[in-house]
Amino acid sequence: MTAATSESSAPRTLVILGAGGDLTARLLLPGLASLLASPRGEAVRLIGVDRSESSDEAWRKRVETAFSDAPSKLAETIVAETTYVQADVSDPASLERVLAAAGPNVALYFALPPAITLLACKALRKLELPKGIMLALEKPFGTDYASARSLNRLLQHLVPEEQVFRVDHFLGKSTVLNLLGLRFANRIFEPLLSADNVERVDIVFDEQLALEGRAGYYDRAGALIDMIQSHLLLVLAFAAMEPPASVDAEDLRGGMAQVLRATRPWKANGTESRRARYGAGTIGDRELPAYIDEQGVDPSHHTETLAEMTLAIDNWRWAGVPFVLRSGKALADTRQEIVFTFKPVPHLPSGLHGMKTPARLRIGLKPASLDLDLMINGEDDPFELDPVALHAELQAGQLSAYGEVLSSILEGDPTLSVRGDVAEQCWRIVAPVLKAWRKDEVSIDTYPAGTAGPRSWH
Ligand SMILES: O=P(O)(O)OC[C@H]1O[C@@H](O)[C@H](O)[C@@H](O)[C@@H]1O
Repeated sequence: MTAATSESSAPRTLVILGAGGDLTARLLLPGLASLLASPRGEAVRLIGVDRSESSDEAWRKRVETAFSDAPSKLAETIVAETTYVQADVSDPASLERVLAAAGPNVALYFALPPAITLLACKALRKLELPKGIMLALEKPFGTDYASARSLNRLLQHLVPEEQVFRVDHFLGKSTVLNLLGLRFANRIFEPLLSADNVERVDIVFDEQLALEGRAGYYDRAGALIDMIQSHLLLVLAFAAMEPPASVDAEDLRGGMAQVLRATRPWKANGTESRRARYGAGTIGDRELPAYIDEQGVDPSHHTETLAEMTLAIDNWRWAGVPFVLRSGKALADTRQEIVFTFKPVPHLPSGLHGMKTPARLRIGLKPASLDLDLMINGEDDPFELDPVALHAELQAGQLSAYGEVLSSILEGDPTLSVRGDVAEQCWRIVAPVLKAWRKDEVSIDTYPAGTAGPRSWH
């Protein structure tokens, strides 16, 4: 990847707005620690910003704790030097103080709820921003197509597109990035991945995790927005895009945008979709209450915890092939994979019998794995077919997904950032489904936590 030239050779200053929040402690700081401890780690300055009163000392302690799993010399330096600024990020004067403390070559990371991020961006419009400043925004990027568009317009007034980093940590997952190497560096798969040979594609992200105290956010988002609108559509883009000329920011993101522009719900009215919500149940030794009884949940929101939608891609390569995207919480198993299911052979020689399962290429997102499910001649009766799986366990990337994302932000390289038009396309694609669900045109099923989903779905 090519790094955009930074405006100064001084180390980048990473300013985390929302330093006291959960995201900072759980994902950003550990991600930064994993980057610093890796051979790709470079000196960086860190400033924590939040509205509550605190001290450099208390902030350093937080950073030190979050860094403890991946110690390094660089991490030690950051802990010793990092500072805390108390500021209301919706106030231009406060943000001006923050920028003055940061100096040149700064990346502002908005680890904030979307409404506050919007206020902070509006406040930034009133200021002269340092040249080359990177703005990193967490998902959800807007709340629908229209709000994503207006947020994009606001950002255009602040900095050029290549300095906006719309974070989707799935683009930092080594297993998602593996799709590029697998598809475009091996002649044996790519010619097969098209409507001529593929019957359907499934992108599944089932979790055992439940609400985990995130009602404030999740109860308004639900599984469709939380996972499909953001993460899984980007995975679809990598799985279905045309081979790009290069994997630089322009070509890769252009390829993603092109395939997403051709993507739509299988039925225009969004009813080729399913939704469900977990009831009380048990996962391992955890007893879970029904979703609607979880703390902070408002049953009148009708939030789904399991969502599935079928998509069509209107282009030469994929016309007529259903892409089924599904994600859910509190399920029996963690199943996270992309599955290409191949069509039957045009003619099975008579005398060969026992064809049970179609050929499948399965790419595991977690754990990282690769499987090719095939039928071959059996051991006992050589004319009786038996299923066989070629299985490879892959090395997970050295960096966590957040480490990868932070590395790109600090290098000023937007390749792994969701481009503005791509974020808008993702909202456009799910809009008919959201509308159908709001109008109750698709009923909401239930499943006991710890099961494989509603019985009627199997
Ligand atoms: O498995 P990972 O990398 O934590 O990603 C899944 C998570 O991604 C987050 O973006 C979602 O908000 C969570 O609900 C989900 O659990």
